[in-house]
Amino acid sequence: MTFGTRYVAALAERGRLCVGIDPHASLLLDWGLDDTVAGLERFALSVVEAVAPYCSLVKPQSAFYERFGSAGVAVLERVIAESRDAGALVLLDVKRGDIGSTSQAYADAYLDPRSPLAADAVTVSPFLGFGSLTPFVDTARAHDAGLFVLAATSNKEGPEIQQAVTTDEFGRRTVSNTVLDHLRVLNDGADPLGSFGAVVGATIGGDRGLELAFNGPILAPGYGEQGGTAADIVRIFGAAAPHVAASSSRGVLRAGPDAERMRDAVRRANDELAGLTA
Ligand SMILES: O=c1ccn([C@@H]2O[C@H](COP(=O)(O)O)[C@@H](O)[C@H]2O)c(=O)[nH]1
Repeated sequence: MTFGTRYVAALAERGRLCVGIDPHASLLLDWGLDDTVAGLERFALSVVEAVAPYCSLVKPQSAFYERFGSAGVAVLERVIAESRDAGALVLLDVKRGDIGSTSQAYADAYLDPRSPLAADAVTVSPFLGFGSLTPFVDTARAHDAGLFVLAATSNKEGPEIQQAVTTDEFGRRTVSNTVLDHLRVLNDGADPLGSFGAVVGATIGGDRGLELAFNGPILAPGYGEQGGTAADIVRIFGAAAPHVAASSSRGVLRAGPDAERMRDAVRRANDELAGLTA
């Protein structure tokens, strides 16, 4: 079954919140844990046990595991495997992108089921040119996996690059809309939804003129801690709102280490996000 089909089913069954599993050093300390591999493991696997059976997607942020070297990456492998066993889709947030031949190695690492780091989907950066992502696209297709391509990120620095105007095969477009155009082509004809998604922050302001009818999933990070709200999701995404998974990491993790409090945070967010339309 394609990633797009699994995504639609997961959101319908378990709600529209994607829980970020980001073991910040400050959160480990707040939870009474040491900033060590043992603390990382306890934190991350407690989050998986508390929320992965109840939410549609989890999004571990690779950086927080990589900072502990190979032992941290081993914890990330367990987070991926145990979250999938609990029925959540795993979106690995690594924001990779390089020349094509190196992109192939990244794609094999994160999307080929023979890899211990294989996830359902991965975040990628198109800023070496969308064509440099072709190995990710082909590998995702081969393994029914998905991609989320950075289009309009949640941070305030994004517009200087993403709102730049470029002339390409689609005409005169912002960089964000060039990315969305490529996604529309990749997702053409897919039903109920294609597997090639976009990252569009739940915090972006103003009218960016984003063309969001690209028939793919949308990840909206910035919901919660960064200030994005359900009203922002309606404002930013309009008719595309039903395809949005809003992502929150610290907003859920601060409710820990109590498992029931974390699950409550997930329930409340899912209730708030249910049925959002323009
Ligand atoms: O545009 C983007 C893309 C990715 N992120 C990532 O999402 C989480 C946000 O964490 P919060 O604690 O909910 O703020 C983090 O892993 C970022 O790297 C993003 O924020 N914006």
